[in-house]
Amino acid sequence: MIVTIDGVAASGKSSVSSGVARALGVPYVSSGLLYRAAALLALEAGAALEDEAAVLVLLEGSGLRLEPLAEGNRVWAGGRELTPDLHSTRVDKGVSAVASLPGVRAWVDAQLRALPQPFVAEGRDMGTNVFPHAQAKFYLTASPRVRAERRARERPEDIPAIEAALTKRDEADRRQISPAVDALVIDTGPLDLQGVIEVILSALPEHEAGRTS
Ligand SMILES: Nc1ncnc2c1ncn2[C@@H]1O[C@H](COP(=O)(O)OP(=O)(O)OP(=O)(O)O)[C@@H](O)[C@H]1O
Ligand SMILES: Nc1ccn([C@H]2C[C@H](O)[C@@H](COP(=O)(O)O)O2)c(=O)n1
Repeated sequence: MIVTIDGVAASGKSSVSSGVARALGVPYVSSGLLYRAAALLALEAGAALEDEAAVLVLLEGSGLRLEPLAEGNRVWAGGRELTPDLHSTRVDKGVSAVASLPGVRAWVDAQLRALPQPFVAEGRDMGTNVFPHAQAKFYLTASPRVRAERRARERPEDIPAIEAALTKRDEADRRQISPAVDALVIDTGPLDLQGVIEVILSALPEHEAGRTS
């Protein structure tokens, strides 16, 4: 069983996926963390973010691994945990460039498809490209202002600066961002986190919602 939850930046994908995954008793898989890890490795190595060959060498040589858990995903490069460094402003700024490289996308997709099912997968193209045969698909949206207000609770920048950065990243990610035709689109603006989780759980096919493994 695979449930996909795609959406724009900071729309609540990981928080909602974690809640849905815990309710179903399965892990969730954050594809964005692998793109973030690729960007971090490139930044740390001083590689150009557009240099596909250099980024792929770093990915192949780093022992990069996603640990998908229902409570939160962790990313490892060999024995070093990258997770705490993946949501910095510099990674936010660089990640779209790395994620636009076809070879990097193919590398990430292969990692995701090799993971043991069942799980909830979140990102941009989980329902369209990576898991087109998923049993249930969702797509989260909210206005840039709402997303910036939420993000401002966890970042030092002010709301207008966060909103501008989110809008820029939406624009850069647009090629990857579009709802699957069979996804339920949810505007999370008027809903709290638990409200979004409940909309998704109530929309799952009866036999999926009742599954715990
Ligand atoms: N419906 C909601 N109501 C209120 N706050 C929310 C809601 N959904 C998410 N949040 C909060 O918004 C922030 C961003 O959520 P989250 O990190 O889950 O988004 P994301 O889509 O995974 O982000 P990113 O694209 O940057 O990885 C978090 O602080 C989260 O708690
Ligand atoms: N399936 C995916 C997941 C993520 N990306 C890119 C686009 C984002 O800017 C970046 C970070 O993702 P986030 O943590 O915001 O979910 O990675 C993508 O292209 N495809």
